[in-house]
Amino acid sequence: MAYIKFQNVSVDFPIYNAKNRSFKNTVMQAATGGKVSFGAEGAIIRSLENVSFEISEGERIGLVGHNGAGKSTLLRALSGVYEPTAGYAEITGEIGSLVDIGLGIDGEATGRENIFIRGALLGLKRSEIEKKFDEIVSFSELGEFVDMPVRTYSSGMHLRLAFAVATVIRPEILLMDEWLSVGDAAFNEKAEQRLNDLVKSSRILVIASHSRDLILKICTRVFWFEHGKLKMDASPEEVCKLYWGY
Ligand SMILES: Nc1ncnc2c1ncn2[C@@H]1O[C@H](COP(=O)(O)OP(=O)(O)OP(=O)(O)O)[C@@H](O)[C@H]1O
Repeated sequence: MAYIKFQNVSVDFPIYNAKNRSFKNTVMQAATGGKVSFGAEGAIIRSLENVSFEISEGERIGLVGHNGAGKSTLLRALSGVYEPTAGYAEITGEIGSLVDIGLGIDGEATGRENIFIRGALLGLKRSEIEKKFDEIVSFSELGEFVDMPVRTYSSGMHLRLAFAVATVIRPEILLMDEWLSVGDAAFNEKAEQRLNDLVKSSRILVIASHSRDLILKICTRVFWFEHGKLKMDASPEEVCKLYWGY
């Protein structure tokens, strides 16, 4: 049974070499971003502040909010990349993240080597990667390039490889930062199908997006973040009406 509970979760980033705040930054911060406070040691950016919610099996959660509102921080806190500085987080179910899918791809290594490296980072056993290897290569359409260093790939090929590896997982809880769009029209159609399957097979989806259409199409509930706080937790229709104004 997949389940997530956050109780008064805050995430802070101490910035040791920031000593003062310029007027321009103060104004910028009022428009976007988390809260910045200054002490003797430097600055502390509070990216999430006192965030509480529960997510149950079957829910598709959309995260909306301006740049710097805390959406990515929440996704990273869910995936375990960031630990809460305060509060309590309970996550039941296997997590799979499509956030930062290009991270960990080594330009000097070949496509083949990268499939094993990335697969391991996703938590797959070597035998599991071996089983999926041919499918990943054929899906990413790398052909003979699979044995060339990734630095020789075009940016599209690079993305196709990252996408093909990242989407072999079938997690119970799926985390996404926007709907991935990864190549030319033909590849995108294939990728779209694969993402739809992945979303369908997940028990909980959490997706950050700036697209009203996407939120209305796939989400059952939406969290609106502002300056690191959960400002609204309601149906997609209710949040869209207030956030986008229609
Ligand atoms: N590693 C970090 N170190 C310091 N500050 C950070 C770090 N990650 C995020 N922040 C700060 O936390 C706040 C929230 O950032 P976050 O990336 O979560 O926003 P977001 O809602 O995902 O924005 P966007 O729509 O631009 O992706 C911002 O003020 C950002 O500057």
